[in-house]
Amino acid sequence: MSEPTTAPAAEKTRALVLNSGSSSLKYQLFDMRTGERLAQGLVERIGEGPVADHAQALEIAAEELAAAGYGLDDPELAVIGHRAVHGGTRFTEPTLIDDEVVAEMAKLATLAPLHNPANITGIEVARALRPDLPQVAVFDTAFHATMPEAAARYAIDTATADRLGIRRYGFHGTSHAYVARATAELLGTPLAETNTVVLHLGNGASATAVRGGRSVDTSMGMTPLEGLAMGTRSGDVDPGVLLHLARTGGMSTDGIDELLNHRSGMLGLAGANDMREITRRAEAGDAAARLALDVYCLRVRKYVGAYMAVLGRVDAVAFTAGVGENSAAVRATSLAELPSLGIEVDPELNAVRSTAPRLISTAASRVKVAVVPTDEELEIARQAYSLARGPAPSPSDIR
Ligand SMILES: Nc1ncnc2c1ncn2[C@@H]1O[C@H](COP(=O)(O)OP(=O)(O)O)[C@@H](O)[C@H]1O
Ligand SMILES: CC(=O)OP(=O)(O)O
Ligand SMILES: [Mg+2]
Repeated sequence: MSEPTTAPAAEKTRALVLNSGSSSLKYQLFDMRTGERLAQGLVERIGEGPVADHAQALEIAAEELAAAGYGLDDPELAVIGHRAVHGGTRFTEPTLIDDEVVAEMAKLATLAPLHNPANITGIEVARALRPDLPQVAVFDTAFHATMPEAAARYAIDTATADRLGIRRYGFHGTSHAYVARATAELLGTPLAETNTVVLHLGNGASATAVRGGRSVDTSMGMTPLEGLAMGTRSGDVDPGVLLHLARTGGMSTDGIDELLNHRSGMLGLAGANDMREITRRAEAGDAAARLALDVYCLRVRKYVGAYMAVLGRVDAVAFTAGVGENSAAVRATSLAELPSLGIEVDPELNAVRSTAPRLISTAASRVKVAVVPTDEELEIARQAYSLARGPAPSPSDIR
């Protein structure tokens, strides 16, 4: 890697975002001044074949960026932003990364073993390649730091909980924050006066009650396992089930972890974790797929009802992420026949395929129902850039 040529700091306007998942690396490069998305890509199946680890994945990403005309040695690069999943109680704001921050994130890996180690590898490789650049971690948990203590506490012995860091942290916060703001823009109401139930339905899935732009409750807890039923994760189960699996099922701690995180959810119920396949099979009459879809949608519906009660007044329910943005069937089933709650989905609007934020409720629906594509990378770029370089353009300026 050649030495970056020196440009005056004030003129550097590019932000690179790295989202290192457990088995993938997503990257996007933005020009924060013009709002242009300059390059993006995805390196998948890390650890399974030709891509041995995250270090190699980042090399591939760097080659792809260079081929697109933007090397990692790009002198216009102002900042690298990293998605970081678990920030514990320590990291509640975008954070400039140094050795001490990385060490603290490594300690938090016990709370997010699927996610934090991958984040850290991405960070270390990027720091080795560009030690001259500010690098910023943007935490999934940060947005939920405003949750009232009653929402963050489990009703277990306080001393035990405090000793082991057992509390509800919540995840997907970058997405929930972005979508809550974009929903207020769509409604044309000030964020501070808008109450929204955000449903982030992707591989992982979570619901958040957002009051005036602040998270007041969320469905994921100490780890990204609580709450909604997901592709391979169970979401809520009676904790007694875990005891039964150990005592009567003879399962080890790792075995239970593997069952609940990797062999449950849609995969456990119907043998597939992709909602496209589940929906197709359910429509073709497959009973297991139908049941899986019903479990998924009933759980979403229960959280919507719960968060309407938490918020008192709700202006909008917003669907986002892979399933939420694309599955009309999940949206329709989850919110079917709720006129008593003031929710009425318009079947024709719901069927429209689009990548734009849009309303899918009837004109009479008291609570608006919206589909709002999320953009975690853009939100990370904005937060990283404003921490490193000052105010970034607003998201609606960036395409
Ligand atoms: N047209 C579609 N209909 C239903 N589900 C879809 C569709 N397109 C994508 N999905 C679902 O979206 C999921 C991925 O969501 P995404 O938000 O990209 O996840 P992540 O960012 O967590 O990897 C896939 O598992 C797939 O089930
Ligand atoms: C926190 C979490 O569940 O993230 P993902 O949906 O990317 O797995
Ligand atoms: Mg995601």
